[in-house]
Amino acid sequence: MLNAIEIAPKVWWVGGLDWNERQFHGYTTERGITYNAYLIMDEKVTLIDTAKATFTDEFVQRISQVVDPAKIDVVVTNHVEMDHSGSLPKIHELAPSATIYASAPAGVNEIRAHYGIEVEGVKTGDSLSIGERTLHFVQTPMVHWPDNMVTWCPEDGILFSNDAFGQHFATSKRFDDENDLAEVMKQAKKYYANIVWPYGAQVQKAMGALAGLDIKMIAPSHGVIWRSNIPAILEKYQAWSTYQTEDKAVVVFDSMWHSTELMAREICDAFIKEGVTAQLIDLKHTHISDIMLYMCDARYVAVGSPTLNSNMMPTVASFLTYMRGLSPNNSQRIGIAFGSYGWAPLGPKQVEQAMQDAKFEMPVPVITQQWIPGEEKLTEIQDTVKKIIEDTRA
Ligand SMILES: Cc1cc2nc3c(=O)[nH]c(=O)nc-3n(C[C@H](O)[C@H](O)[C@H](O)COP(=O)(O)O)c2cc1C
Repeated sequence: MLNAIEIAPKVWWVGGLDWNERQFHGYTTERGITYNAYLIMDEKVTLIDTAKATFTDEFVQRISQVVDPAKIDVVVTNHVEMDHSGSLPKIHELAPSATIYASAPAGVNEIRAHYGIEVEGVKTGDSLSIGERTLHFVQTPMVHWPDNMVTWCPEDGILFSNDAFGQHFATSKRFDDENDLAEVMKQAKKYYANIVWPYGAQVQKAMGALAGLDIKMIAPSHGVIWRSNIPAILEKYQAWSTYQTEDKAVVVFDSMWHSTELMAREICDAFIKEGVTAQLIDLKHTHISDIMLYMCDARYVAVGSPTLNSNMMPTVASFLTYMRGLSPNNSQRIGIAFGSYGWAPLGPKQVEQAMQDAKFEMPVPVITQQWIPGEEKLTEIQDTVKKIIEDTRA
């Protein structure tokens, strides 16, 4: 029988640990995933969220360690995405008289569409007494689906935040201060960059709605629970959701015969020479979800591709498509497009077009080189990047 973990008096973590998951809808999860759910043992036995369907047995075992699942009175579904609601039908079967709550109307509609179950709708400002505690619901639409909401328990000072403030991180320790904080923060940033990034305005709105709460714990649906570093993660969400950038550059490329790579190395070196923190990324070796981690707060983004069959390379196209979905408006970032070609610079030009479509500020036209760049061209590239940095800083 798998253990539940008491995170506060009468509040239990009853989630699932997905130690070996390495891909989550195209996002690499090198530290695995947790599906957090919480059981509150009050007069009304209350479950906050459930788990992914494949973790139903694990999840029910952890609940059963605390209480017979048939005794659950209330289920709160903060978000219907199936990594949090996949076990809902099983809970509905085990506790058929439990009342299920979801945001109205989106959450109610999504549960009906996914599982054919009718549930009660709640809106911002609604609350529910479960005995000694009262749960308050705050809708946070599009952080990151239309149905998202968070549940606030003032008596314990716990914010059940669902995906907000989450990280993909399977660990035996449930709290931030029991883990390597740098790793927790890295995974929180990777999560934000790959899941939440497009919704800065909605995150800002949600943070406004939560301002003033005396939060002692943020219990997300993925990763560790925040209790010692709450101001730090709130500060990060503030910076990320307002698209603040740092004096950092990412230089992303693919290359068949190393010409575009030579250009990329020169661009990266020019940034380093000017004191800009730079990261050179070969798309053959780095997953696009990791690039988002580096790019999320980078002021400069350089992207290079050679021409392959009159196109940019598919790896570069894949990166640009993914990046544009997550970051459709990069007007606060400086973009540089570059690449080599044999007889027509279509690949580098497509990169330039894609970056313009993603609204990068592009201070120079695409940098192209027929076949292999020589010393003169590489010096020219250094000078161009130097000038861009000087102009940006001026
Ligand atoms: C399979 C293949 C297809 C290519 N197709 C084109 C093309 O359609 N147009 C073009 O101008 N160059 C084409 N080239 C030439 C490359 O763009 C050229 O060799 C370039 O310098 C390669 O840059 P890289 O060293 O960064 O890979 C092709 C090269 C290969 C190997």
